[in-house]
Amino acid sequence: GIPDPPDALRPTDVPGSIHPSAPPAQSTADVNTDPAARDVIIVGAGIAGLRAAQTLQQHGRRVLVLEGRNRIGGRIWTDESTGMPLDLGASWIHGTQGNPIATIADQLNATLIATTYDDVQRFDPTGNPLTNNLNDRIDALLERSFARARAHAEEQNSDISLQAALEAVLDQEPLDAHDLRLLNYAINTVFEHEYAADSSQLSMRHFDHQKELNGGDAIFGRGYRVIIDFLAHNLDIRSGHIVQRVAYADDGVTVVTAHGALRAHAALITVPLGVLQRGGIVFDPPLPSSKQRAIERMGMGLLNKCYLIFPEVFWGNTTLLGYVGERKGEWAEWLNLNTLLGIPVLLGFNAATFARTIEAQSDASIIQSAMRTLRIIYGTDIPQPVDYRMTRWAADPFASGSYSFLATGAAPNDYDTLAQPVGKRLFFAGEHTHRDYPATVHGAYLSGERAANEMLSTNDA
Ligand SMILES: Cc1cc2nc3c(=O)[nH]c(=O)nc-3n(C[C@H](O)[C@H](O)[C@H](O)COP(=O)(O)OP(=O)(O)OC[C@H]3O[C@@H](n4cnc5c(N)ncnc54)[C@H](O)[C@@H]3O)c2cc1C
Repeated sequence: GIPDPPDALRPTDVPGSIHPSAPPAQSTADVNTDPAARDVIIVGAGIAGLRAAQTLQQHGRRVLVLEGRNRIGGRIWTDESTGMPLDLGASWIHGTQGNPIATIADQLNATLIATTYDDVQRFDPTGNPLTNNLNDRIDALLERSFARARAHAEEQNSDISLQAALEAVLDQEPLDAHDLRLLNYAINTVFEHEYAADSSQLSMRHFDHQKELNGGDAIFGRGYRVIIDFLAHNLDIRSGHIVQRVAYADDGVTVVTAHGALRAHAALITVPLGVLQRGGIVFDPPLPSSKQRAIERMGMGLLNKCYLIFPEVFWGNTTLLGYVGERKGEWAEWLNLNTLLGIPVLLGFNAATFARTIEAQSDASIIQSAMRTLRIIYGTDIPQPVDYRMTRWAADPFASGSYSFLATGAAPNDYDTLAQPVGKRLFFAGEHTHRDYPATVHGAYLSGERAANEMLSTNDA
């Protein structure tokens, strides 16, 4: 028999089950004669899985999507329980030009709000706004140190981390404590937040290899979930179905959940890299060692969000607030949702090690820590938040992190290895399988489309 999943693997985040679980499916019959058998079982109802399912269904394939959580969307998750659409996963369309997500948003008449990262006000450790000179100095320090670090890394025989390269450069040309703090702030907000990893983890050779779309970035006025709802329309999705095991052979696949085993011609695995890394699904036979090694080499980063909802707005109008504090990465970046959405909400971001440390604490102490920073900037008489929403993406067993990055020693080729089908029946998609646009919604979406086309071009699936 199949043992019950441990408690940690039970679905936890439950803002309403969108697609209630169907009755247990028992079929283990032959895939060719069993009328209940599907052409394709897709594991994961994130954007990659949903786009693949939609594409396959449009081509007449019988598709079943199995989702472990009691909600769909994966790392796209709009929480509306406060009455405001708060995106706990992805917020931005990164580059609206030629972006399939922007195309769907346009079709749906969804409100998009353009954002710019230049509109930022920064504060020093005592809460004073930085002068223009100091703001310029941050940019200059970053530009110079980064260019020299890159040059240094290129002279090495093997890959080193961004931090190791920076330290080598700073050894030759030391900065005083003040400049070092400015540089650390820039490294944190420019690189560590974007790649969700410490500079000591990022591959200096490759970490920023990905391509970027033009057209500027935008967020959704009513939340990212419009995209998910559109893609999920008319699909057969079973939520609360945690896939434990996938057996594959030349004649089909068997996908096992606590509800039973299901047969299909082929399976598409879209679970996050973090889930693959911790062996969240057992593959039978085990995945080829080339794929296993790529899974291990690649990094799974962490970016957490903390929404603080206030009774009134006590901050200014700039889109972003920066805190250039003494401790690198500590509540260094805030998004002003009053300016963007007209709601009295500040969104704090934390990445990598600081995010991991914070994640382990109670909600109350996380809020206390955030408020300490805001009080330094805005004074001790600012109001307490009336409500909040915060994420713990590392502890979430259906994500085990936020998104993939190229760790020291990994290379862009690893994305291709993760994308490769295994045999004729087992396929892979997800943000971590898109070489050009990893760690994004559009990359995940395009990876689902690619996997669906791979399946359609083999006669069996
Ligand atoms: C905090 C945060 C901020 C982000 N910001 C942005 C942004 O602004 N712009 C942007 O473009 N991207 C952003 N991203 C990245 C983007 O959200 C992801 O790249 C994208 O949503 C990934 O989609 P996916 O389908 O590959 O994976 P997922 O959405 O994670 O889908 C995988 C699905 O598999 C399910 N699953 C896992 N294990 C099992 C199992 N054993 N059985 C069954 N189902 C299982 C999961 O529950 C999930 O629904 C952000 C991500 C995070 C976490």
